[in-house]
Amino acid sequence: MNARLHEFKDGAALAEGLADRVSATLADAIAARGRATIAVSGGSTPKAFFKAMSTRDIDWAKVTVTLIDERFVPADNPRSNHLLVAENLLQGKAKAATFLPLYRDAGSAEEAAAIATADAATLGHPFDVAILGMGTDGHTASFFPGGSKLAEAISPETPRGVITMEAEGAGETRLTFTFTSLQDARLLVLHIEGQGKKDVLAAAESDGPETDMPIRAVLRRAATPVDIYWAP
Ligand SMILES: O=C1O[C@H](COP(=O)(O)O)[C@@H](O)[C@H](O)[C@H]1O
Repeated sequence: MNARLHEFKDGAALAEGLADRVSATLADAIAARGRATIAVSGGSTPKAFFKAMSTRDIDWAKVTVTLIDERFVPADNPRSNHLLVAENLLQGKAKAATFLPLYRDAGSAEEAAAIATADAATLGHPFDVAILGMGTDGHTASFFPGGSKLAEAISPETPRGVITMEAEGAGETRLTFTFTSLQDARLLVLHIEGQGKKDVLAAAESDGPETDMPIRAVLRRAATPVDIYWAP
């Protein structure tokens, strides 16, 4: 396993520390290539980090923000990750960023995934920054244990892009970037908070099938060492 642990005294300190690191990485990307890309997760964990990022003084007009994964729901649905990002990250200075959604008002989730894949390809690769979360079942992105397309999602042979996923623990049908899209991000972060998730991480770091705890695919096989940001 190729990971580094960054511990903070609380969630507020973590949000600022992670925002410092991500801002510096995006600024470096803009200096090197004239633009920057970042893929962020939804869920309850990243809100304080999003708010901290929105105040950072970088050239947001040159930044494209997208999602690691999304529910197949429109952006006005309270469970939409797009809504979470719009209300917390794409505010203040970060309002100038471009947002690339995964959800599309298409005939099916499969069609939405195909459109999002084509649009994401125009961003180039790898992502400059990818911020993963993790559920207490060991899922990351929408790589859920028992997921309908889990094998495809975590396979190193699957092309970069967005695929659909259905799983018991997922609620709505999901749209998710594949493992190959995320594993070589220039900065690859796993952002988790609370002792419960630290215990889940310890379990994921032990032996066992990736399909039981799909975060293992990232911890074991990502080309970029994973920076784990944790606070109690
Ligand atoms: O379902 C999801 O959950 C994980 C973790 O969410 P949290 O509420 O425990 O922070 C998240 O990373 C993922 O994007 C989301 O789709």
